[in-house]
Amino acid sequence: MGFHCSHVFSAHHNPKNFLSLSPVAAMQREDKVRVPHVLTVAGSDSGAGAGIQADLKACASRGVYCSTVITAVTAQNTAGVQGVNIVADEFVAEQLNSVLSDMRPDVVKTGMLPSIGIVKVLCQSLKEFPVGALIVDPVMVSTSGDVLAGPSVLDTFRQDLLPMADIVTPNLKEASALLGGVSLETVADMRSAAKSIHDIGPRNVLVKGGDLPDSLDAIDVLFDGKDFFEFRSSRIKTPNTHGTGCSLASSIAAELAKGSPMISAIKVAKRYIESALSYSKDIIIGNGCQGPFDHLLKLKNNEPRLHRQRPFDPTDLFLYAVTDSRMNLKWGRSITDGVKAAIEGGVTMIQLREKEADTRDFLEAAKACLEICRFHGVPLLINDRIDVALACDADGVHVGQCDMPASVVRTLLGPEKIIGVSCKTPEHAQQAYLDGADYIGCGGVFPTNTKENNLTIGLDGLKTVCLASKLPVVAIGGIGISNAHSVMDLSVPNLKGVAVVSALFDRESISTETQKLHRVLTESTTSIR
Ligand SMILES: Cc1ncc(COP(=O)(O)OP(=O)(O)O)c(N)n1
Ligand SMILES: Cc1ncsc1CCOP(=O)(O)O
Ligand SMILES: [Mg+2]
Repeated sequence: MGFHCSHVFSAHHNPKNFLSLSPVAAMQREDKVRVPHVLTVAGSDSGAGAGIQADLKACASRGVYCSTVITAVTAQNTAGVQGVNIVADEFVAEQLNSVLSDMRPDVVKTGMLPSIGIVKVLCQSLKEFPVGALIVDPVMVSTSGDVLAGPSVLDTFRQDLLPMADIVTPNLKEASALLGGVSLETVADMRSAAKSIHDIGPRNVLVKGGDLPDSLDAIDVLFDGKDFFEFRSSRIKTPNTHGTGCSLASSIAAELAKGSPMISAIKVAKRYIESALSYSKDIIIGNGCQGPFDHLLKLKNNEPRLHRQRPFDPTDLFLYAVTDSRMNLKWGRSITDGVKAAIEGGVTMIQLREKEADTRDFLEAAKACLEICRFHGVPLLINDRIDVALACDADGVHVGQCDMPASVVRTLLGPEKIIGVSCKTPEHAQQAYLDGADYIGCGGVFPTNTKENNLTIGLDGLKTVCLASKLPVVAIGGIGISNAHSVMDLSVPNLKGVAVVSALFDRESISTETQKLHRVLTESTTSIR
C-alpha cells in the first residue's frame, strides 16, 4: 500500500508542485505558526534507544518537529545489533524528495548512512533542496561495537558529505576512523583531531570525549576553524547511555532549527543530555549491558506507589479540606499533622493553601503530605502554586480568577492532573469548563474571616452558578457543622460537596470536627435521596 501511494503522488517527478501554494492556500496559512523542523536521515533502531527513534524523542522533547528518512532498518536491543537491512538508494532518494520538496525542514541531521549510494543520494538532494544547516553525526560503529557503516563509505563521506556540513560530531573512534586510524587519548589529541577533520571541509567539528579514559567530566572539543572551545559536563554513572550520540546531534539540530547560534546550541544540547542521563541513571529497560535513557523524563514516575491510583472522581469533592498556615501556627501544628488528622476524620480531598510559607518549606511539606495522601488514596491539590505542584508531582492545583488562567495551567500540568477554578458567576463557570478545569469551587457562600475582601454570593448565588456549570461544584466560604446541611439541601445534581478551612483547622481537634462534619453531610445527602 505504502509503495503504491508514494508512486501515485510521484512527488519527485515535479517537486515544484509541492512548493507553489495557491493564493487561497497561502492565505489560509497566514495566521498559522511555522514550527522549527529537523529532518533526520538515519537508521531505525528496533530497541528505540538510538537512531531515528532517539532523534524523534530528542526533537519532541526539545519542542521541535522531526521528520524522518530511514536509511536502514536494524534489529537491535540492549545487547547489541542482531541484523541490518539497508534501504535501497532509490527509496532513500524517494523519501528525501517527499520530505524536502514539501515540508522544507530547517535543518538536516544525518546518522547511519550505510552505503556509498545513500551518501551520494543525500548530497544530491541537499544540493537540490538546500537547508539552513547540515549536522553530520558520522555513525560508523554502534556503542556495542557493531559496524554500521563500513570503511568503503568513508571516502565518499570525506569527499562529498563533510564539506557540506555545518558541524560534524564524531566520538573518539569515529574521529580516529575519519583520520585513518590515529590514536586519540588526550584532550590535546582531540584538539588536533578536530583541526585535521576541519581541514576536510566542515564548518565546525565537535570531537566528543565521552570515552576518554580517566576523566571525571565528559569533555567535548569544538573547533570552528579559528578557535577551540571545551564543553564539560559531569560523567553520569549509568549503563543507560545507548543513543547519547544520536540524541546529542539531534538536540544540536533542534536548537539550530530554533535559530540558536552554534555555541549555544551545543551548550543547551549537552545540558539536556546530561539531565536526561541523570534522570535515567537507574531505569531498567532490557537485559543487555547498555540500556536506553528516558528522553522525555517521564518513565520513572510510573512507579505505581508514587502515582495517583485513579482518575478524578467528582465524589472526591464531598468533604474537601483546605489547610491554612496561620491556623496551623495558632494551634502549634505542622501541616503534615493537620493533614493526617483530617484524613483520620474522613476528608475526601485535600488542598494545601499555605499563603505565608517560604517556597522551600512549602515544597518539603507538600512532598511529605503527598506521601501521606497517596498512602490513604486521598487526592492532594496545591493552592495557587503551579511550580510547587509540578515540583512535588501533586495530584492537581486550585486557582482563582486572579491566578494563572486554567488553560495555561492545563498546558503546564498535562491532561491527567486535577484542576479546580474558583467561580462566582455563570460566566466564570463557562470559562472554567472551556479552559479544561475538572471542577469549580463556588463561594463564598456565607461570610468568612478566612479570606479577606471576599464577596459573599449566598445560597442563591451558589445555586445559579451550579445550574450554569457543566462541571461538578464544591461550595466554599463560611461552611461548617451548623450550615452544611443547608448547602447540600439545595440538591442540585452537580453540587458534590463542601470545601472548608476554619471549621476543621481552627478547632482543637481536627479529626473530631471532620468526623462531625462528615456525619452532617452524609445525613443530608441520604435524606435528599
Ligand atoms: C475549593 C476551593 N474553592 C475556592 C478557593 C479559592 O481560591 P482563590 O479564589 O484562588 O482564592 P485563594 O484560595 O487563593 O485565596 C479555594 N482555594 N478552594
Ligand atoms: C478560600 C476561600 N475562597 C472563598 S471563601 C474562602 C475561605 C473559606 O474558608 P472558611 O471555610 O474558613 O470560611
Ligand atoms: Mg488563588
